[in-house]
Amino acid sequence: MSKSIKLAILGLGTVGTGVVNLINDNLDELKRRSGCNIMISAVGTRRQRDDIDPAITQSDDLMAIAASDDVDIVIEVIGGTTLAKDIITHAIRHGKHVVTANKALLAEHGNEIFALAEENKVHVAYEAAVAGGIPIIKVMREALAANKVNWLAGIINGTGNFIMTEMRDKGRTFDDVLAEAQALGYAEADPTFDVEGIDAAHKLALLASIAFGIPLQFDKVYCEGITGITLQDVNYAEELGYRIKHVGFAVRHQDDNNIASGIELRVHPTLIPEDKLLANVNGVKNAVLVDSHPLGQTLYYGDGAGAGATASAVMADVMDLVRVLCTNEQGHHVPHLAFIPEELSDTPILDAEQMTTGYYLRVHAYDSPGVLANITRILSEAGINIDAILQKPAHKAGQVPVIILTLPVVESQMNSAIAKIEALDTITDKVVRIRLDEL
Ligand SMILES: NC(=O)c1ccc[n+]([C@@H]2O[C@H](COP(=O)([O-])OP(=O)(O)OC[C@H]3O[C@@H](n4cnc5c(N)ncnc54)[C@H](O)[C@@H]3O)[C@@H](O)[C@H]2O)c1
Ligand SMILES: N[C@@H](CCO)C(=O)O
Ligand code: NA
Repeated sequence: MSKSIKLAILGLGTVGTGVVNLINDNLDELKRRSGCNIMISAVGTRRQRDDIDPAITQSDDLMAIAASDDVDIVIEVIGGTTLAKDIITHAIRHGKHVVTANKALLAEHGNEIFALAEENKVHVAYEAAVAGGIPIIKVMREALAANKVNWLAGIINGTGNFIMTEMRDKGRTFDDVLAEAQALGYAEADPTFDVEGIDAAHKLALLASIAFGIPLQFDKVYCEGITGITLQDVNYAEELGYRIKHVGFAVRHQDDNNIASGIELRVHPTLIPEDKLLANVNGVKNAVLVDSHPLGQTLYYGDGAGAGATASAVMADVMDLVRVLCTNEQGHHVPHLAFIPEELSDTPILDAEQMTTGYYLRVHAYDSPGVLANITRILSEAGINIDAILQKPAHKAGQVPVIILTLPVVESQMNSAIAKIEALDTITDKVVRIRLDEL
């Protein structure tokens, strides 16, 4: 292990605690993938926490941590646009790389913060700030780097989408679902940001900046939230074959010479045909649909808020930085895998017989009394749970197809049950099996 990279986590709320937990849970993965030793050297917290490793410094002096010699990367997850701004600029001036989930701060002051980072030759990374755990900033910066983005459309506020979904599917009230979103750690400190579209507008400004290569212009985003949407509108829209979703649109207009002539930036509720993928993004899920040239349309989908998803995005940025810091040290690029530890080098790939899936079975039997009972008895003796069963009318002389869906079962168990079913006198053909995954 070449080098130790020291992290400071400022703010131990939903996201900060999620990051601490992720590091505890996945430390081996982090080391193996980066080839570096990653450790938390300090946390910024208002009150001492006894669930934090005593080797980690705990302090309420966030400015001091941000400038500490014992810190390489500062993770800002306190939120807000005042103290967070002071801390981040202080950290940058002290040569620290910064990872932040703070879209409000970047949307409002990002131009200045990125310029300061440039001047001080440090990175400010913000994957967690847009669409939670979906790696959409990486996609824009890396995977789509060679494309010209024509437009993008995204469901980019988890709280709002969760509220709309629960209201529609379960008839719950707005206030009741919002309270649950807050309890689940999805909502902003001031949830007006979520329900009035401001949070989505922050994210759209960031997305448009990276997609089109333009400065951040949050103040120019047209912004409408979900508070005016009634269940009545949702139901009328559904009758007409539409779903109402809160969507952010960034659209590049171009003139005849393919020069950008203007950009639309807007977030608002919108009707989407029910068979479109975006119409089926529900709950706390986010999705961003990107139309780019020459790739065409691609869709990115996943959890848009919550501790685990956001911590994943924060640590993705940390891992990028760790790789850069370690690569500089070693003078070579990190290969496909930094190294393969001995205990993983001979991890067995499981035999198909040990794999677990659900099954669709089609069994052809003579239409005689007790045939179904025999089949279900064999499955039950093998410990296989039936999820659904369908007996179709006889399709050729005296033969009936029986369709059975099972819950997940180990393949070897299913193999022996099928052998027993096929050995029954009443079974006319081999059993057809197709695996079933709820995904
Ligand atoms: N929760 C999510 O799903 C999510 C997703 C993406 C981005 N974000 C962003 O991440 C940031 C944090 O969000 P959160 O949901 O974790 O908020 P949170 O309110 O749960 O956590 C913030 C924490 O910072 C602490 N804090 C604030 N000021 C402090 C100070 N001066 N000294 C010490 N501690 C201080 C608070 O006590 C709190 O524990 C925000 O910018 C938010 O927009 C949140
Ligand atoms: N409050 C935000 C958190 C993720 O940015 C949301 O609900 O989408
Ligand atoms: Na993200």
